[in-house]
Amino acid sequence: MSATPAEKVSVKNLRFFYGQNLALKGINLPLYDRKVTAFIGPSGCGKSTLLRVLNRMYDLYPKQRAEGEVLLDGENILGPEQDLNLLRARIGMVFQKPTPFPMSIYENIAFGIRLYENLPRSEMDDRVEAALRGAALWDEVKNKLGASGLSLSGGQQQRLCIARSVAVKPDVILFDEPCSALDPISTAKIEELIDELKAHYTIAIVTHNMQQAARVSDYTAFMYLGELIEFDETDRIFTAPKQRATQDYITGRFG
Ligand SMILES: Nc1ncnc2c1ncn2[C@@H]1O[C@H](COP(=O)(O)OP(=O)(O)OP(=O)(O)O)[C@@H](O)[C@H]1O
Repeated sequence: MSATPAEKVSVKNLRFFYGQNLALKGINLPLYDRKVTAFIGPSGCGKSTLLRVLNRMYDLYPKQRAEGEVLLDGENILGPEQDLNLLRARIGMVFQKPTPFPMSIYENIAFGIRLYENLPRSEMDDRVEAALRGAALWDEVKNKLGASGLSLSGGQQQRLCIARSVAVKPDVILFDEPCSALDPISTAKIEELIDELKAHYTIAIVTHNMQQAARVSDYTAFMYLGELIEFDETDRIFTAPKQRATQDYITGRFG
């Protein structure tokens, strides 16, 4: 077995509340640097909640709160002094349904960059191209950058959203069931892309699809009823899980 990589993100004793409802019951978990970690588990186990804590999406909702720590390069991002705009540039999120802005393909990318940087046009052009190349979309859109992002196919729209994340040079990209609205060919493209992206970024992906978790991830976290039941290298989770519940879930006996 190779040496354990560095921890880019460390989740420590994380508890999460929706009002009185405790949805995460003390989670401890690493996201290893430039590796893909899959979160799996039956509906309602807390996968999406955990992902949403990692870039503080819950801050939009007054009754939701987190306790514990999420360290990004050793610094707790749950602290009140954390700048949320900066955090969301460092930890990007790609949602289940592609969510391009109702503007041109070019502007979809440039818009996010302008929030953080003031670039001359030629540099902006380069950044937009690099982001689209990084999301394996450049060749399909290079001759229609002025067309609406909404005119693309679902799979292309999802890659546009990935390009939008990549454009602001994040450290971590979170994927919340990124392929569930896509056909098999688009799904294969996104999976391939995730494999390429991990050369540069630390990645977490929530998926209901066991084959997808097995294909794309290096590590897998199995969650159940708000608890982390098992975390290990993906190969081990799928061939020799330590917990009975993990075994039952991956073999389709529940969930
Ligand atoms: N906005 C909310 N208000 C109150 N409770 C919520 C809210 N969102 C989620 N929960 C509860 O938190 C728990 C975890 O939900 P979460 O959506 O994180 O699960 P999940 O594993 O992502 O499920 P799924 O696979 O169905 O998306 C569930 O018990 C759910 O009912």
